[in-house]
Amino acid sequence: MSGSKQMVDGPVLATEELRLDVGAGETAVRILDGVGLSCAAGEIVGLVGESGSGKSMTLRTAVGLAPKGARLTGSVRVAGRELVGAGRREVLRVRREIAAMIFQDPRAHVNPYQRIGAFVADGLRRTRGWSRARAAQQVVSLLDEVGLPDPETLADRYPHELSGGMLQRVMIASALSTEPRLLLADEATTALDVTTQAEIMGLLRRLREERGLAIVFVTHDLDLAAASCDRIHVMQSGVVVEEGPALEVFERPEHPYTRKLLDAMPSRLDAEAPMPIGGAA
Ligand SMILES: Nc1ncnc2c1ncn2[C@@H]1O[C@H](COP(=O)(O)OP(=O)(O)OP(=O)(O)O)[C@@H](O)[C@H]1O
Repeated sequence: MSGSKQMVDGPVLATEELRLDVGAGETAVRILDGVGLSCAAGEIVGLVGESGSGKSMTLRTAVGLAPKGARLTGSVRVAGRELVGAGRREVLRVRREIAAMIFQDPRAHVNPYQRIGAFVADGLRRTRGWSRARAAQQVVSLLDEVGLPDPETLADRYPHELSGGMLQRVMIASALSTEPRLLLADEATTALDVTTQAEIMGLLRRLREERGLAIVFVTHDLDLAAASCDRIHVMQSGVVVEEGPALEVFERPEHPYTRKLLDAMPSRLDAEAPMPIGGAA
């Protein structure tokens, strides 16, 4: 990790009383209604809640990607820098130096005609002004770091030649190219099969360990969040209604909404189903 970045005490991401409104007059809608969330270096924080509860919008707001014309109040601090009310230059600096984001569908974020190596090199060339040759070397090291086999050959391939899991690793390599301290993962494993999902989670856990990354992980999958996250924030209608260590929240949920979400988990429903005759002991 680069030693040149100013380290700050406290969480890498902290939002307080974050409110976000879109539209005007009678069509005005409050999307975030006082979100309080934090994520420290070396921590994986899960953000769970039903569809439309504001999980993605919270992440997007943390990198200055709120919808155009949206009104934002409260506080979003990334590595100590306040983004609410910040100018474009400050927001771009945060995106270039501190925070990176990965998404559910990597194919929607690559150029199908650009080789993998050139795609990952883009960040390095743009943010550091590195030469093509120097960036290419670093790309191989990044592809290797995210567990892709034969990175030199892989750098010459096109996106359609890679599986979804491999492409998500490429996206992570690209996100790491600017040496971020905060990684925002929006449903980054949702489109993958269970085995690949577990492998990507294993990679994220290793990266938070080795790089001290702060990771906020948005997911619908409560089992995955319980197994992989240190802390959980539960969102409902633009508000974080419950927050705590993952196992505690899952074993002793306090908020009725969390209990409702947990009761609807397929794994819990299965647990209550009668055991078939001759089933596992
Ligand atoms: N660009 C936008 N302009 C206006 N409203 C938006 C915009 N994007 C999202 N919304 C609304 O904001 C609310 C929160 O959306 P958000 O995508 O953050 O939810 P989510 O919890 O991530 O849901 P999902 O799990 O389905 O992605 C939703 O009601 C959505 O319709």
